[in-house]
Amino acid sequence: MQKKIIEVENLTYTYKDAKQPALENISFSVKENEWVSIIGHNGSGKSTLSRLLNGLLRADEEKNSKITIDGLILNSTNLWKIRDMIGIVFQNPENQFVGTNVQDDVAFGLENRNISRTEMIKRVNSALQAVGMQNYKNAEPQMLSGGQKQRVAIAGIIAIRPKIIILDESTSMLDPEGRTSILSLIRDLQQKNDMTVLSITHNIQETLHSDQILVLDSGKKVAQGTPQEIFSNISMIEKAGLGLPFVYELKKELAVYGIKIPDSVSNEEKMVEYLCQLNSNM
Ligand SMILES: Nc1ncnc2c1ncn2[C@@H]1O[C@H](COP(=O)(O)OP(=O)(O)OP(=O)(O)O)[C@@H](O)[C@H]1O
Repeated sequence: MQKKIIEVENLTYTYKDAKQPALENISFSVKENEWVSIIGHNGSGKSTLSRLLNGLLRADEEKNSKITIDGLILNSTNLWKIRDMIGIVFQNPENQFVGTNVQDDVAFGLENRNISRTEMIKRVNSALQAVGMQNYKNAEPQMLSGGQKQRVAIAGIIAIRPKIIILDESTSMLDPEGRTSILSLIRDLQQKNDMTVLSITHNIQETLHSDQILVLDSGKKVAQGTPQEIFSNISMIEKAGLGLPFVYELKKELAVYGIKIPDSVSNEEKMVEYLCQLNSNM
């Protein structure tokens, strides 16, 4: 059985002077090596959750909130051990640069980690290669486009090889081709390195490849399940102010005409296969 790498119990967080908690009584767990997407409308609490998970924010004390990462309870004693296990890529790459050139920037996270110089160079080069930025090693970060900066930020995280990677809207700056290539790269790393991925995204289509989806609505968890379980619950999705992936939208429209597509048709490839089969049986 896969072990649980993230366990969140009764998580509640209220910003200073706020009337309402940004997150209220959230509980969920994530198994090692899973890809979990977190979706919810603007202000539903997604980024607050990612900041709580690596201790950038501290949960409300009186609510018995508890976060356990790889068996360690998140508290002041374990904070740095836990931070070492989690790499976060934020939405805005501008806030993530520390080096004066691209390779120094990618190497930054490896410093103070007891990694030899040779290993460091190897990791920086392979991370830059992985994100397609190997030709920009000596470039100044501020000379890069938004999408290129985001690739460098991702390379910095990949080089550390964290157990958990949190993508906080981190592909939203990229063009569709760049987004697909970065996501497939991270998926590849997830599968090869036993990495666990938490992906906060507004791109509903992208979540179809997740193992699990967590839906937040106004600071509360309203659902957690496989993409099929989540997107078959149309009223929950609509209530949470979210859209459906193309294939589920199509199923919903066809249902209006009495055409029922089986639950097993859960992505576009399966829809094409199903329609071809239907056509050949006619
Ligand atoms: N620094 C802050 N101080 C006070 N309130 C905040 C702060 N940051 C966020 N909030 C509030 O907390 C709630 C959750 O915000 P959060 O940024 O976690 O939402 P989100 O789901 O990530 O939104 P988005 O999709 O727009 O990025 C919102 O009501 C927001 O206004």
